[in-house]
Amino acid sequence: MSKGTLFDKVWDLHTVTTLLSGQTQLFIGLHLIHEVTSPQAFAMLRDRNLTVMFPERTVATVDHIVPTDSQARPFADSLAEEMIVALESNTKTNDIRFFNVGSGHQGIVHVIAPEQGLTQPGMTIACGDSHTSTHGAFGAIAFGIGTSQVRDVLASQTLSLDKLKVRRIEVNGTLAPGVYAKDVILHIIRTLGAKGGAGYAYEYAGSAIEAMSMEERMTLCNMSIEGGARCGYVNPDQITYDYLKGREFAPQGDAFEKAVVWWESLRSDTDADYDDVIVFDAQDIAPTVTWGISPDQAIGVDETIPNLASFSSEEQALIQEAYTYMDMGPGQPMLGTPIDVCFIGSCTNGRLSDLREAAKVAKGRHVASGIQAFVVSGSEQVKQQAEAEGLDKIFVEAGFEWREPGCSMCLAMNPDKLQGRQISASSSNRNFKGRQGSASGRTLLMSPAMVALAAINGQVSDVRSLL
Ligand SMILES: CC(C)[C@H](C(=O)O)[C@@H](O)C(=O)O
Ligand code: SF4
Repeated sequence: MSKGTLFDKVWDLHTVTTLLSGQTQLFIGLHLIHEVTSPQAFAMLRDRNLTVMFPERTVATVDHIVPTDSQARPFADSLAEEMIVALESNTKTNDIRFFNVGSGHQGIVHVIAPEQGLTQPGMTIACGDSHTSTHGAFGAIAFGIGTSQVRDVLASQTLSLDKLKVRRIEVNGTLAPGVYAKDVILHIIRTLGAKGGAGYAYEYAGSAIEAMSMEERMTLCNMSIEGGARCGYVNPDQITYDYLKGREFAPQGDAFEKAVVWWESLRSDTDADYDDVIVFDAQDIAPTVTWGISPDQAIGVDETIPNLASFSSEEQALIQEAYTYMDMGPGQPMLGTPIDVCFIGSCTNGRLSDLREAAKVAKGRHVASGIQAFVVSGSEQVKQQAEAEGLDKIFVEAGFEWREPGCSMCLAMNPDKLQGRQISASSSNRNFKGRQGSASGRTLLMSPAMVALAAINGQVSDVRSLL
C-alpha cells in the first residue's frame, strides 16, 4: 500500500478512471437513500429506461417526513404519505432493501447505517443528504450528493468528482468535564468558519479524537459539512473495530479479522502529506452554543455575543443580519437567554450516548413551566435500547415528550415545528433562518446535555454548573 492519507488511499482504490474533464469516476461502495431526494432520481431512471445497477449496494430508510407522535398509516399529512408510498414502490420494484417504519431498523439514515454495521472503514459512501459526512467516523469517505447524482449512482454505482484536498485537524489533550464532541465541532467551525473547509476533506486526529467513542466521532464528522468540508473522517482504530464486531452487516468470524488487517492498512501513514494542518488544544474548548443564523456564529456559553468590529468586512453583513434576525446584539450574554422549545435528537445527537447524557441532567429534575421539550431517538434501535435502560421513564417523569424516531424538529419536514418567533435549544446541526418549521423561528445549537439543562431552567445554562 502506498504512503499517503486514508483519503488518498480510499480514493485511489475506488477510482474507475480519470475522465476527460479531469474528474475522477469513483465507484461507490454503499448508496444510502431516503424519501426526500430519491423519488426524482428513480423517475429519471424510468424516463431513460435504466435499471439500478447494484441494488444490493443500495439501502433505503424513511426519516425526514415521519411523524413522531402517531405513525399509523396513512400518515395524517398526505404529502408525507405520498413520499413514503413512492419509496415503498421504488424499493420494491428495484429490489432494494428498505428499512420501513416498524421494521425495527428504521431511523435517520446516518444513524441506522452505522448501527447495523453497513458503514465500514475504507468504503466510499454516498447519500442524497448533506450529513452523509457522518459515516467518515469509521474511516469511510462519505459524501452528500444531489438528486441528479443519486440518479447517477443508482444507474452506474459511480460518481464523477473532483478530488479534494486534505486538512488534518488535530485536537490534543483531554476535554474538560461537560465538554462534548458537539462542542468540539462547534469550536472548530467557529474558528475555521462555515465555509472554511471548502475544497477539503477534514481528517480529525489527535489524542482527544482518539479517545472518543464511535458515537462521539459520528457527531464530529456529521458537522464537517457545516464547516464547509465535503467530508470528514477519523482513521479507524480498535474503538472502530470493537464497535463494528458482531453488527448485522459487518463481516463475521474469520472475515472480520481479515477485514481488520485490511482496514489497518488504510490508515493515514505517519509521514503522509497534508494540504493543511491545524492544531487545537482540547482544554481551550468550552460548552459551546450558537447565537446566530450560521453554525460558525458560536461562542463559549459563558461568553458574550461578539462585536461587529471583531469580524472582517466581508462577514459583517451576515453578522448584522444575525443580530437582527435573532433579536440579539453585541455584548449580550448567552447565559440566561430564555428559550421556548427544547429538541434532543437528529443525526448529530440522537444516539444512545446522547440520550444517556441528557437523561443524567433530566433525572430527578423537571422541565420549566411553559417549555415544550422533545426527545426524539435517531432510530428504532436507539429508542428500544433507551427504553431497555429506562431512559424514557426518566425523561417522561421530568416532563419531556418521548417521541417516535425520525429527523423531527431538526428540519421540521414533519409536524414537529416551532411556532412564530419561538427560540429552541436544539441538539441538531443547523441554525439557519426558519430551519425548524417557523419562518421566523430561532435555533440555538448545543450539546444534548446543554439542551436538557436549558429545558430544566427555561434558559440557556452552563452544564458545568452541575459538576
Ligand atoms: C432533506 C435533505 C436533502 C437535507 C440535506 O441534504 O441535508 C436535510 O437532511 C437537511 O439536514 O437539511
Ligand atoms: S436529522 Fe436533520 S440533519 Fe440529519 S438528515 Fe435529518 S434533517 Fe438532515
